[in-house]
Amino acid sequence: MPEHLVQLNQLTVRFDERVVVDQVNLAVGRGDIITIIGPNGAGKTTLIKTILGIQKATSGQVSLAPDLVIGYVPQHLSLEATLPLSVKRFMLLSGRPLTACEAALRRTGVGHLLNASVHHLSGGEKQRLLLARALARQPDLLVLDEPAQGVDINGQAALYELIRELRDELHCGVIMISHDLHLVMAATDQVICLNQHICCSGHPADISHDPAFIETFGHQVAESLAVYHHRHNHSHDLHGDVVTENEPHGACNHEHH
Ligand SMILES: Nc1ncnc2c1ncn2[C@@H]1O[C@H](COP(=O)(O)OP(=O)(O)OP(=O)(O)O)[C@@H](O)[C@H]1O
Repeated sequence: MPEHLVQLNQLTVRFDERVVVDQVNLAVGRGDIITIIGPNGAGKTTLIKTILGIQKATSGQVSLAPDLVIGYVPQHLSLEATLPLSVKRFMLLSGRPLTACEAALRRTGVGHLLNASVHHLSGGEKQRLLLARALARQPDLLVLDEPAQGVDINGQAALYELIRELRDELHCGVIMISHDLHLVMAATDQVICLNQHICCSGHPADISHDPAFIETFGHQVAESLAVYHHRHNHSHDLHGDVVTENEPHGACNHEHH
């Protein structure tokens, strides 16, 4: 039996009579990067709140490994705008020693901002600060709620790459919510498509062909993702034209990235 950091068993959350998370089973182990995608209101944030222990399950179980340390990166840094707060002070509020805070800031690329005001940081810098705060805890599990919000497209790719590197360095598990489908497809091991219940799940290369995925996100999204992850069984000449005649056009046997 692999050791799981988190296991959800038939997890259900209801608000009044409305089912928001419906009988979800999920296991996250060390080294896993699992991304939850789904339309607005699908229950993604509610699901990760149950893992964090801030939302109670109506039925089913959330099992956490003993002494599990979770590093949480929320969607936004919400702070009282009138309260002066430096990056250093913000990090020290985590209760971790200054050396650990400084090392975490350096690792996420914002070590030079130690004495800056958190109110003056750019969107990307704020996300890296939140990641540093989570990292300073030396987590077994990183939980990220749309970590690349407010970050430009190059910054998003760099942030997802950083998350992968941190997974390797800490040998932690990662569970995140994302709407950046193209980047998610490149940066994750397993995608869970949630729409109250799990519609489909699997490796990013396969999920875009799943009828349940197409039903949830529509053909346009599925086709645009399939471009990145379809198989190739022919070659192209310098003009991009197909040169192998004995294979049907459009079917491929190598990976596109
Ligand atoms: N505490 C609450 N009380 C009542 N309803 C809630 C509560 N929290 C969330 N909801 C509702 O549950 C549904 C799922 O919300 P949730 O935030 O989990 O969705 P989401 O998939 O994260 O959406 P988004 O992509 O828009 O962030 C929404 O309809 C929301 O209004």
